[in-house]
Amino acid sequence: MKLQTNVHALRGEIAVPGDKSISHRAVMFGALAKGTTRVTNFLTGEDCLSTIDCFRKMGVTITQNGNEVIVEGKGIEGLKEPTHILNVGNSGTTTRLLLGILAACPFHACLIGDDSIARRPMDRVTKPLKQMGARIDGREQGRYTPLAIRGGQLRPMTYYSPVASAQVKSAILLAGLHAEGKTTVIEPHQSRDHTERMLRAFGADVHVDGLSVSVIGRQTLQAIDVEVPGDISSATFFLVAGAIVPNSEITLKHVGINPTRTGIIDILIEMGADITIEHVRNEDSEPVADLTVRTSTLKATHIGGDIIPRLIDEIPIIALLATQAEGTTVITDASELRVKETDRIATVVSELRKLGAHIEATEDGMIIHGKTPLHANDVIVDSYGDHRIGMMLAIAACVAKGNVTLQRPEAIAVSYPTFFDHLRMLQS
Ligand SMILES: O=C(O)C1=C[C@@H](OP(=O)(O)O)[C@@H](O)[C@H](O)C1
Ligand SMILES: C=C(OP(=O)(O)O)C(=O)O
Repeated sequence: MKLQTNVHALRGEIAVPGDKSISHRAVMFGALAKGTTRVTNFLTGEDCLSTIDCFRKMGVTITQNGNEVIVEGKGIEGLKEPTHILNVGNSGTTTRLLLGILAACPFHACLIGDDSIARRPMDRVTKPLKQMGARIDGREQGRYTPLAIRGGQLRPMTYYSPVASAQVKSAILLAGLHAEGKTTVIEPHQSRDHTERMLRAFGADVHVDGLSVSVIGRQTLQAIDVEVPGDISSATFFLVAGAIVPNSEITLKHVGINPTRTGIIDILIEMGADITIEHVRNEDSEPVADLTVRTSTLKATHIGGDIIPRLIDEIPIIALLATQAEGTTVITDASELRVKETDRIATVVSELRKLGAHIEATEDGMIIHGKTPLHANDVIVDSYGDHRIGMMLAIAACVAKGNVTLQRPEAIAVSYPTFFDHLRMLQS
């Protein structure tokens, strides 16, 4: 696909699609709850459609009409042994949270995903779930898909997670919700807390004490209506575009600003971006706001430590932002990037270098020297099948001169199917 280069301005107002993390959870918790859950502004990205497909294969009636999804929950005991393999597609969240649920189900299920999923470590959840009593096998002792699981009676556990991962935390809490007694997860740093917030909204008792989260088992969830806020991770592509493309002013309506996700806003402000946050309001259990960004003069910064889980999915596009900032930006403590849809340290560095960026990979991050004009003399860049790399490259092209072709642009539909429509709208 030929990308638009040398864009003169991006102006206007858009509503980015619903949050991916919250959309997955709304379907999963709706399936576990008693009663009918109605989800609005659901993200119809491929990852969330994989979640719907897996629960349908376990006998849950789910009706999808555009961005509205109705889930007929019958409780965990209402899930049926799937006749077919559950295909998680490209989605790490589906795989890991689903394993937490299946750990408590007294039946057999097989999980498979795409080539990217087959490379991502699943033992971070299969090991603790096996300790709780689930029987799981898979490639390399259950480290990789394909995975086979037979769940059942679970023991509660206290788990000190070696990684700050909401997927690990959520998988264990979901298993713990169906174990006899109290299950606690303690994280090294705070990861996104959508599971804790939404479980409470579904009527569960969840106890949070600093970095420790506990649930008592055998609780029943009650169906609710969920209005999904706009995804701040999707919004970030346009926050960065607005800051680096000349003559720009972009307003993003109804974006989720849960504090466990807003590391990107802190970094944009620290780097000097002209950003305003308006109409802050609480909807259901998640805060939302309208965000406006204008073309900005940017300076470098250091990004590491506690902030990393608060912006983990935004680092590819932050790397692009740093190429347009004065000075050297250093990103550390981000080795988790190596086990995402691609090794995002390697793919960001190789593709941005093709456009003339001065960027180096380190073991756990990147070093970016700015400010560098990007050029694109018949350059071919590749998403490597990673949606966030594809979108980052499309925004990079906006500030590059010349011709850029993006290979595998279809990956973008995983989290933002209307991305190119929105980019076009802002140019007209
Ligand atoms: O729980 C979630 O919805 C997610 C958690 C994060 O992954 P980790 O839990 O692996 O950090 C994030 O990168 C992913 O996009 C979505
Ligand atoms: C890492 C991501 O998602 P997942 O882990 O669900 O595949 C992402 O969306 O950037």
